[in-house]
Amino acid sequence: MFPIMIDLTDQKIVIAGGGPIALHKIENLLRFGICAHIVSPEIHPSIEQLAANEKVILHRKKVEWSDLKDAFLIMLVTDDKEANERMATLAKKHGKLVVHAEHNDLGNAQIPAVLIRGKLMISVSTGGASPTLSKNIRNHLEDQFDERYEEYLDFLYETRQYIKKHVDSRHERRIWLKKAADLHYLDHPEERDRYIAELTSAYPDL
Ligand SMILES: C[C@@]1(CC(=O)O)c2cc3[nH]c(cc4nc(cc5[nH]c(cc(n2)[C@H]1CCC(=O)O)[C@@](C)(CC(=O)O)[C@@H]5CCC(=O)O)C(CC(=O)O)=C4CCC(=O)O)c(CCC(=O)O)c3CC(=O)O
Ligand SMILES: NC(=O)C1=CN([C@@H]2O[C@H](COP(=O)(O)OP(=O)(O)OC[C@H]3O[C@@H](n4cnc5c(N)ncnc54)[C@H](O)[C@@H]3O)[C@@H](O)[C@H]2O)C=CC1
Repeated sequence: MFPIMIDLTDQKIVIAGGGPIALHKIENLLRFGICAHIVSPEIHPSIEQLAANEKVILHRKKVEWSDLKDAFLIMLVTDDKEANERMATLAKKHGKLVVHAEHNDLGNAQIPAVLIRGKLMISVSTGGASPTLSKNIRNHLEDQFDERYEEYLDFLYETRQYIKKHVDSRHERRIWLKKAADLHYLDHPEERDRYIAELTSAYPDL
């Protein structure tokens, strides 16, 4: 398994199945502002509610290849083993990303447990060995990587943009970028201000 971050903006995401597990996957996608297509004859009441609020698009039918052929990412969460397996085989053959919720080796992608602090994202995966352990490790990391990281990451992002724009020497850029990553800036916003003052005086924004 290769870890990668993917921008799903404007990509078609299809979930086959409309039960509690589909609901969980939908809620996770919604955290990232992603509206998925749901293909399923029966639909969980909470998914109906989300559809009424235009958070998902419903297709009340059994899944067929035509529902998936233009999707970028497919999640197979029906309780129909045969359909899950057939769609997974076709989807992989066509080079799609496929999460098979029951037998992960029939798919080629898995969803990790995630901790989000602004621009910081920590993903935990056990490669299907124990999703509960992934969740527990993520919960354990919540205290260490607390809300302080949100502002700190904004500082890192903004200074990085400034440095890339104004510091031409690669060597100098590295010095500034590495310095900003020093964790003492996490707890000392006044030190961040000093860093910005030094940076902008060494490299004024003309
Ligand atoms: C392979 C994978 C494919 C995929 O991506 O779906 C998969 C597969 C399966 N999950 C099952 C069960 C459970 N899954 C959870 C929870 C989560 N499952 C997630 C991911 C993954 N689950 C992928 C591997 C990720 C990894 O290994 O790290 C998380 C991390 C992310 C997310 O889905 O959002 C999310 C927590 C997120 C959070 O809390 O933030 C819980 C716990 C709970 O719900 O409290 C249970 C019950 C207890 C247990 O089994 O541990 C079963 C058994 C079904 C059965 O009973 O037969 C299968 C099938 C199999 O065994 O392969
Ligand atoms: N990855 C994960 O985190 C987990 C995965 N699972 C697996 O996820 C699957 C679904 O679990 P639940 O939502 O609890 O099941 P469920 O039985 O409550 O719901 C199944 C849904 O699939 C739909 N469906 C059935 N045949 C279909 C078809 N041919 N085409 C489209 N939709 C179809 C049904 O209408 C229903 O909405 C199970 O196979 C289970 O083993 C279970 C727990 C966790």
